[in-house]
Amino acid sequence: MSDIALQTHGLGVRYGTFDALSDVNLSVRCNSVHSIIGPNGAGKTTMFHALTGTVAASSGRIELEGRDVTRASDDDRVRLGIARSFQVTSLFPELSLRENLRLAAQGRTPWQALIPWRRAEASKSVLDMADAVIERLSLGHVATRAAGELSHGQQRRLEVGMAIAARPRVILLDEPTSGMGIDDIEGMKTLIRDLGRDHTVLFIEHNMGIVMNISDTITVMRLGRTLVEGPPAEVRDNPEVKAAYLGNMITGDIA
Ligand SMILES: Nc1ncnc2c1ncn2[C@@H]1O[C@H](COP(=O)(O)OP(=O)(O)OP(=O)(O)O)[C@@H](O)[C@H]1O
Repeated sequence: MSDIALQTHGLGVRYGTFDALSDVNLSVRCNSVHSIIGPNGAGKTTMFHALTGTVAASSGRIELEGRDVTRASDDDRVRLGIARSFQVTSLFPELSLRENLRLAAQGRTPWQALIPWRRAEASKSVLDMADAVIERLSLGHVATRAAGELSHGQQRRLEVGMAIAARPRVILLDEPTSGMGIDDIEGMKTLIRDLGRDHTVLFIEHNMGIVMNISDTITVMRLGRTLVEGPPAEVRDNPEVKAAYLGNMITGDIA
């Protein structure tokens, strides 16, 4: 069996007459941490939109574990296992952290998602899943606290947890450390790196320290195209990548 979780072949997205993505070939290995970087306007967000079905591909193909999902709806892609992290704004602020995770875990089966308020009858597997994610997030000490009362950093971790709880095949994280203080960044970095041991994570990130430190593979985009895809050391030393950043140093320690 192939070890590729998510792949695009010649993927293109057009906005009117503008090619936001052209001929993108992306290959995300199972159980790896894969980052997408590139200057502003490179097409990173458009790539996420295309992978999740928020925008339609104008050309090319998207495959999830070898299955063509190019024309699948965004809902179907979630069902098939492409999870994009929830935003803080989509957490249920009055419910506890644990209840939020329980709802996310239930969402996996449509009939369960239709009756999310069956608190007393929540199945053991759903509760077990919520507890396993809480442990993973190292948020056991605030598990019963309302999501709206958590710190910003804790809420951002919960967003990632909501994605994990649905047992996805691939987790997409859009700038998971944006707006975070230095302590929270460290925690998020550890969380993503550890997730890569048994999950497939694709994330967009501007913080080069994190990208270089925890990525197994980096895809560099520029002007809607893939410039380079490879391990951190190879990417950092690539002259085209340096040029794409117009002299801005690509720094960061490589693990
Ligand atoms: N809905 C849209 N209609 C027209 N052009 C768009 C639309 N959305 C994005 N674009 C353009 O597509 C290009 C790629 O944008 P995108 O947001 O994917 O880049 P990005 O790499 O995520 O940038 P950033 O790092 O600034 O978030 C940009 O030139 C942008 O102006």
